[in-house]
Amino acid sequence: MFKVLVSDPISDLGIQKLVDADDVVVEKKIGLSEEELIQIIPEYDGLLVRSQTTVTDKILAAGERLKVVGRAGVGVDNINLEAATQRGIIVINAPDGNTITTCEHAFAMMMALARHIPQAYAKTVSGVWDRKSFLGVELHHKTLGVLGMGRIGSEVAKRAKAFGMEVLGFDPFLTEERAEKMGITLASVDDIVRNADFITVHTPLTPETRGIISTDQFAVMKKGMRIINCARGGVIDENALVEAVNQGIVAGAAFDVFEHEPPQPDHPFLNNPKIIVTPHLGASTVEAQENVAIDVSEQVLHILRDEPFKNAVNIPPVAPSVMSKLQPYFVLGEKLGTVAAQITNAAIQEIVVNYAGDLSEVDTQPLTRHILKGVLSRHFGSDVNIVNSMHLAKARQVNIVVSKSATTKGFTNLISVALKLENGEESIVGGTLLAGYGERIVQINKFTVDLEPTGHLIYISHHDKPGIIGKVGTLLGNNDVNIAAMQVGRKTVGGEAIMVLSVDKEVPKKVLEELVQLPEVNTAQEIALLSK
Ligand SMILES: NC(=O)c1ccc[n+]([C@@H]2O[C@H](COP(=O)([O-])OP(=O)(O)OC[C@H]3O[C@@H](n4cnc5c(N)ncnc54)[C@H](O)[C@@H]3O)[C@@H](O)[C@H]2O)c1
Ligand SMILES: O=C(O)CC[C@@H](O)C(=O)O
Repeated sequence: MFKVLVSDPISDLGIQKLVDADDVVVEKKIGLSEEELIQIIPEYDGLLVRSQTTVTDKILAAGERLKVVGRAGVGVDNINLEAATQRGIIVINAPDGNTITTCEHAFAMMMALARHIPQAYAKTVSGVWDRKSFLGVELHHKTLGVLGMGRIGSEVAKRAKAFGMEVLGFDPFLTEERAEKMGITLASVDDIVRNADFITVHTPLTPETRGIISTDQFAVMKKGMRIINCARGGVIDENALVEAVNQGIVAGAAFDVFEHEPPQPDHPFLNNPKIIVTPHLGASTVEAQENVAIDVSEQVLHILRDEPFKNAVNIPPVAPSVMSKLQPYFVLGEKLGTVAAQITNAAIQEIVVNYAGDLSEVDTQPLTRHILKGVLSRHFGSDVNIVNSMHLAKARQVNIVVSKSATTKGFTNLISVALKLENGEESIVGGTLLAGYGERIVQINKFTVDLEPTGHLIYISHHDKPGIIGKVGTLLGNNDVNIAAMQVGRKTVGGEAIMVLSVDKEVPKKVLEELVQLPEVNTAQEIALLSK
């Protein structure tokens, strides 16, 4: 049974699927401190948050069973992603569910600014009928600058067009062609700050976007412009904004987000009549909260059940068409990695993966993560997974080289995993998926084999001498170990050789020790394959 903790207010309707699942227990505990979370997190396999819970390294470290942190929303800046990745915890978000809602909030803020709605409301309900102080401006024929033309920015631009605004857009990924299709003008940040009557920002907060609008930008803006931030506090520098408002450059500003949330009571935005604020309400509609909770719950369920999932933010995304091509190779890839790691005891300096045939044409990164997981599982056990396998390898200065080639030695697909070892040797395992027959290991070091990687394997390196196969068989038989299949590989008659035996049960250590006592045998070891 999996246990999932919901630590922020998340739509009940949205998490219904998780609640209804027979194999999941969902517990809601809202408003816990970091200390309280650290105390209880060891019981849980999944954690669901919005933006209130700060998921720190300490919380993640205490989450011994934690497989996934789900963020019901877009921004994951409240989750220590680096720490989650190191610990092999998948972080997912719900990137699409609150796009329209947040766009509508930004638009509502722009209209409220243009017509002084919050200020006029406050005065009217205080009993003052003041029709002179609130002369507004139309949006029609005004220029709107949109910084960040992703999901939300693009929706804002669409609505602005419908209001008869001219839209200037900037985004590192916005092309001339896409801008033209949307009926907007591709502009630089400088064009936008110099020419816009309204500016709205829709970027994440990154080192590059922090303060993208600051003193220098306000200095060249049109006098009387208006500005909106419904993205992240810090994208527009707060102090520079207050200064620009006081200088009369900015006629009005609307902020849904703050550098520190909630802001202190003496925050300069809170007593400035030209700055209107909301308490991070961008995504707060019934629809958006349901959407994001549904999305994130579905993915959490997939992750807990070891099923394919999407929207992971600490694993690169893969197109479904690519994923369906790679999926059948995941288990084989892990097995090749684990076998390669177990047939040597020397330290690994480099992992070289070669994909040939069908696999040379696709983005094989997800498969490489599985192979690395297999290699590292010998030493990291269940602490390694596909989220952290690459990170763990790199953190240990293990170089990873991936190559692709057309030569397949007659197979339609071929994966070769070569571990370059500290002692100058290599440990190489090659495998393929045979249509209709399944997984096969076809190469171990310099030997060609044909081995189905299932059950328990014994790997023996020995000298090719008459009678050795019989001796090994007898020794195993005497110890009640039944041989299901056997493969022998040698390069020259009487030279170095290997024997790989598939046996029906785990081999006691003492039997392996007895095998090494045979004069022809150099090494004998059991190879643990994956349970799947
Ligand atoms: N106020 C809220 O409640 C609320 C709700 C949802 C999203 N958000 C925030 O809104 C922001 C946008 O969300 P989204 O769903 O549109 O994300 P998105 O990823 O679809 O779009 C963000 C865009 O910003 C662009 N960008 C990155 N660096 C840039 C730069 N230096 N200059 C210009 N553009 C740059 C990216 O290329 C991307 O296209 C995020 O920060 C998100 O956290 C806030
Ligand atoms: O959970 C919220 O309400 C905030 C959501 C928003 O900031 C986001 O990034 O999705």
